[in-house]
Amino acid sequence: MCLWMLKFSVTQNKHMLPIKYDFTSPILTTRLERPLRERELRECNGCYNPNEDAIGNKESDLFLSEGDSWGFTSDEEFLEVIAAARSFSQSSENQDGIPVKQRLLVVANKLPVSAVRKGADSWQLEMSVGGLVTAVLGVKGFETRWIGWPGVNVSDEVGRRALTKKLSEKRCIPVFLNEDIVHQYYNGYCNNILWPHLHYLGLQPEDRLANTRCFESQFDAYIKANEMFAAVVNEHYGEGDVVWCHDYHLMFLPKCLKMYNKNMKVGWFLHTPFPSSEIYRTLPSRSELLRSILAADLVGFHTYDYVRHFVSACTRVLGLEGTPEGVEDHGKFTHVAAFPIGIDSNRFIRALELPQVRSHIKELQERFSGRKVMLGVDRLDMIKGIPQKILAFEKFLEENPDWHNKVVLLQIAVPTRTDVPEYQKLTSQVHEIVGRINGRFGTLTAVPIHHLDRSLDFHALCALYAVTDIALVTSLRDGMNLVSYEYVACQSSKKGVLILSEFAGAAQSLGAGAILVNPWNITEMAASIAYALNMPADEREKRHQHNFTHVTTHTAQEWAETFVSELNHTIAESQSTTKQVPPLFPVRTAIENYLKSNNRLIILGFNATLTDSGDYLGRKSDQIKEMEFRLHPDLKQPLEKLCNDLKTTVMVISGSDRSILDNNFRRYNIWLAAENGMFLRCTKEDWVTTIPEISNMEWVDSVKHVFEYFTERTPRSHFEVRQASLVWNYKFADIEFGRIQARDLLQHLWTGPISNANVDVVQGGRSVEVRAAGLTKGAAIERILGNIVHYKRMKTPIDYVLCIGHFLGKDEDIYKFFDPELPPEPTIMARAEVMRPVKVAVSKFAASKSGEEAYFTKGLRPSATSVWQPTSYNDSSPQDGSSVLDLSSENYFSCAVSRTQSAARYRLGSADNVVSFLKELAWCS
Ligand SMILES: O=P(O)(O)OC[C@H]1O[C@H](O[C@H]2O[C@H](CO)[C@@H](O)[C@H](O)[C@H]2O)[C@H](O)[C@@H](O)[C@@H]1O
Ligand SMILES: O=c1ccn([C@@H]2O[C@H](COP(=O)(O)OP(=O)(O)O)[C@@H](O)[C@H]2O)c(=O)[nH]1
Repeated sequence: MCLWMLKFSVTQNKHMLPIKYDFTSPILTTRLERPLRERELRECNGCYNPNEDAIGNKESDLFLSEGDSWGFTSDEEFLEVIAAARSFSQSSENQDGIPVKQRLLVVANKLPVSAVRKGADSWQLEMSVGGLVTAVLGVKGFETRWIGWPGVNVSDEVGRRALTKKLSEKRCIPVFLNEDIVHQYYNGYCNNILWPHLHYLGLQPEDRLANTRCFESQFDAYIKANEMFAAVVNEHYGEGDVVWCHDYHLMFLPKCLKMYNKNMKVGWFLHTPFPSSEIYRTLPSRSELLRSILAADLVGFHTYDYVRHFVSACTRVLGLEGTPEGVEDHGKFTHVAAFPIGIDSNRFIRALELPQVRSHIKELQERFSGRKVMLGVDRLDMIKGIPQKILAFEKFLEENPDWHNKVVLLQIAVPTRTDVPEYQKLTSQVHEIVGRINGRFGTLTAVPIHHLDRSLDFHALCALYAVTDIALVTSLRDGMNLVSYEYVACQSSKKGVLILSEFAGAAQSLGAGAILVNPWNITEMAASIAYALNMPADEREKRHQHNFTHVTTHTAQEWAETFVSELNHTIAESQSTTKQVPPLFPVRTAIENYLKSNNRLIILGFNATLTDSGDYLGRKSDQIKEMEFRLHPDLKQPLEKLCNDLKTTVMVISGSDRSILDNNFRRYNIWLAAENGMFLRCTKEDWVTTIPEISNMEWVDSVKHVFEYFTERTPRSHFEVRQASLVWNYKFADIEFGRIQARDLLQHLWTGPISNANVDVVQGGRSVEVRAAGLTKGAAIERILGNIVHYKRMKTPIDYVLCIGHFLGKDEDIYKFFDPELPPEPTIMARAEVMRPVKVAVSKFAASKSGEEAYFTKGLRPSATSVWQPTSYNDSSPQDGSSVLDLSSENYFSCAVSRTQSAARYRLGSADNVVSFLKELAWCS
């Protein structure tokens, strides 16, 4: 079962089971239980009731300050908005016991106002139109500030100061962008590249001479603008605040914010669709943007499809591990989930009772009496499918002459992004089609299409929603589409029909009550219009009721509440899990203690520890992958220095075979342990076997057959046959297909060739390895150590051990082997009983601090068996009676690279960090 299916079935089961809540438990066990509990609590407290009438808490109303009616034309409407919003307060108390609300910094490209300059230091503010604005108007229960671009270029200081002051009255904080940035960032990268791309309209070829299509300079402006937003957020951020970034304009913001303060609580929500990874991956800046979004703590989308696409893009483009809950990137987990937006439904329902709306309704009823009215309300944007809608209406008229003069289409087309040439072209195209159809089907007294290139005020819009018989939403792609929700909210008496594009996010929630259409299929849309016009009243009633229930119970307030509460919870959760994550490697202490010690052992992994990340082209390419790992070029000198230090023994232990280690390390005076320690050499000597007793390798051929079978069927996969192991590797294959194949391969192995064989199967990030049983780095290390001590004729005990690697879980027993604070490791002892005295000695020794006595009486002692016998070094001086480890806890440094779940004491983020550390260590010594 794939992960997605798993999530789905779990969720379904949860729904089916009666859930009992423990109201005293601070963190509930599942992501489903918590929101349910919160909803239940709200209902218990009487503060969650979509139809409630009471007046809300004025303080909680975003952007409403004293005596301000916010562009609402009456006091009633002003009160409407206040009343509509109920606060689910997240308040805590200050020292005086006065409740303090959590501050919410909403960051969006545009402030919810447009500023009009009235004089050198005087400004007038007007409400903006748009889905995001409408929804965030519903955010209550927080001390909210909105940070964004005021929509005008203000180049003088006087003007900026005056506008900042004016905006502060509305709890808005401006980000001033200059004209050139706005052109390149907003018109260019946001609206000419990202917007069409996210809506599946594809990328136009780059034209470096036309500045509307020059990806690189526009992307630079995009980054610059995001950095400017980040600077303003940072300036206003206070500890405990929640920062909620919105939309495709600010994809780079989470990363910038975390660079200011890694503890900032950052959520990012996308209002548009997130396209399939096959589309997304054509975007030139695909990786940078994904990585930046992943810097957020919580990432939200309108629908589960968009979540799936995003996680899949992270997997396919960045090669990261995706789960149903989110994405892991180098140990950092980002939660990803669907949060479908809603509307403030009460605001619309109540508006219908207002006198001015009633008068609009009356006027419209008289104007269109005797005719059915269909309504379209869209920004004049190519994603809204306005030409398709009009052409479908034309086809309907063509096919249904009986309806001529009996039906009219009112299309409100709100001008938007008028500086972008594509939008200008669309306006002319729509006018041309409307003109043609009206010419074709109109009469001297009536036309079938009323097309308005303008926006309407709230009252006029509500009236239109209420009187029309059908709403036509034909978006080619649309994040959600709030117009469809608003229409449903206003249709209580008329029970009009909603024709809704299956490509709008709203189709996921209103799909059952609406008539879903494919806007590219004009014939189907024309038939749907006919069906809707002729729909019997009982069917209309049922469909409407279905949608009305959804719209009134999934409100904007609840959307915002859920997102912010999930963000708070995600952070609390990650704080509780970070405790289990090893702390960062203490570079300073490791170096200081190294310098103070007399006989040091440095054990290093190879792959993903000392290797080059292969980032040759930097931002210019995320494609070039190493065919074979190679030592990071920056390590050459430091490694040489460390290896030549008489007080230091350096060893590289790896799963790789001997030739790879030889190729990379033959020039150093170093110890190499290939195939997880099965083979050992000092570069001055030959390879020797440390575990000669592995003899039964009968399983190899059958495992090889399985690997061959899967290699043939998994393009770009390969396998390696080593002395005591076989590894099937799919790091170059399609990541998702590779994972599916790996699961299948494992099943084949378990049920077939290795079911009775004495082997271990080890699953790597992009590999499956079958090894002779018990062959781990931890199991090999004691013999290796014996060989080294013997060969070097060590007289001074090892008093410092540094063990750094990106090891598989099974191989992490090597960290435990040395750890003076850990009890004996049963698996290691089980592997080779001869090691028992060693482990006991080491762990006993841990109880004491270093010292001569401890060294001779409690240290590591050679046992009487083969472990201690050098396998090839012809040296007869035994170490009997002497110990080789004098390791105090503070001189032991085990460190996992790019892993957060590890048995190591510490962690480092990447091979690059290891390289920097080793450079510094070599330099200091
Ligand atoms: O301000 P504009 O550039 O004219 O654009 C207005 C908004 O359009 C987009 O809205 C999206 O958000 C809606 C609410 O979530 C959703 O229903 C709709 O499907 C989306 O298209 C845009 O994402 C916003 O940033 C703009 O402000
Ligand atoms: O003349 C108009 C037309 C539309 N709207 C509002 O614009 C928003 C459009 O949101 P939607 O999600 O449908 O699409 P978007 O424009 O955000 O892509 C809705 O809240 C409408 O009420 C408006 O206030 N006046």
